Amino acid sequence: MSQVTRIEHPLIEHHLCRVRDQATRPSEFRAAVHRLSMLLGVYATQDLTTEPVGLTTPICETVGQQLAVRIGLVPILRAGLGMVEPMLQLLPDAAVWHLGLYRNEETAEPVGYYDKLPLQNAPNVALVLDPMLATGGSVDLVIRRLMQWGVDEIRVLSVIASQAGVDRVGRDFPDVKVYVAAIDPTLNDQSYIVPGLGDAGDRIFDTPT
Ligand SMILES: O=P(O)(O)OC[C@H]1O[C@H](OP(=O)(O)OP(=O)(O)O)[C@H](O)[C@@H]1O
Ligand SMILES: O=c1cc[nH]c(=O)[nH]1
Ligand SMILES: [Mg+2]
Repeated sequence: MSQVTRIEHPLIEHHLCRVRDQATRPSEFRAAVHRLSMLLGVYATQDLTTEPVGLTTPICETVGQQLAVRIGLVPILRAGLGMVEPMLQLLPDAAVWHLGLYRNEETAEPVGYYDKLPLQNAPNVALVLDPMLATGGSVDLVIRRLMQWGVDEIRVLSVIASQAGVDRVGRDFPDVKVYVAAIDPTLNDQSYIVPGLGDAGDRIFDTPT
């Protein structure tokens, strides 16, 4: 069964306007991606496992709940880097494991160029970060790599996904939870999301091509 959640929230709708608008400058674009990532992050972590921990406040002893899982953030280079800092604000003790992929411009197939995952040490929960989920090819490759590594649970956070992309991930990885701010209807001839926001990596890093 597909586990795709489109988060509905007025702040998400508001900040989506900023990232979609072609007039938005890179600094504003980065800030909007930051805010959207935090909003997605809150939802994508709402059922993480916690355990009781004893505490002493200035008044008395009490018991709180702390995270009981090792979390790894997995940004897909480059664009996923724009989501790391906001997620670290929510999860300051998370490890960050980078994976580098780019899409071949002719085929739209992902090409791997950076992978330094160790043989062991896989986190319990991996949060895959990439603002765009278009054909789903890049996320597909990353999910397979994380499964091979031995990650127990994989969640994907994207700002904008295409319908075809979320359908693909839901079909091929029914155990993977996907959290998105928007699901757009189509892809164009170059496999860009429509209406989308253009090339997220180029807009974050101000590298128009
Ligand atoms: O779902 P898919 O069809 O695989 O497309 C999505 C991928 O394409 C973009 O990366 P891009 O290749 O532009 O690399 P970049 O982050 O370096 O710009 C985006 O950030 C995703 O990683
Ligand atoms: O629409 C798209 C598709 C892939 N990558 C992007 O950055 N945008
Ligand atoms: Mg790009």
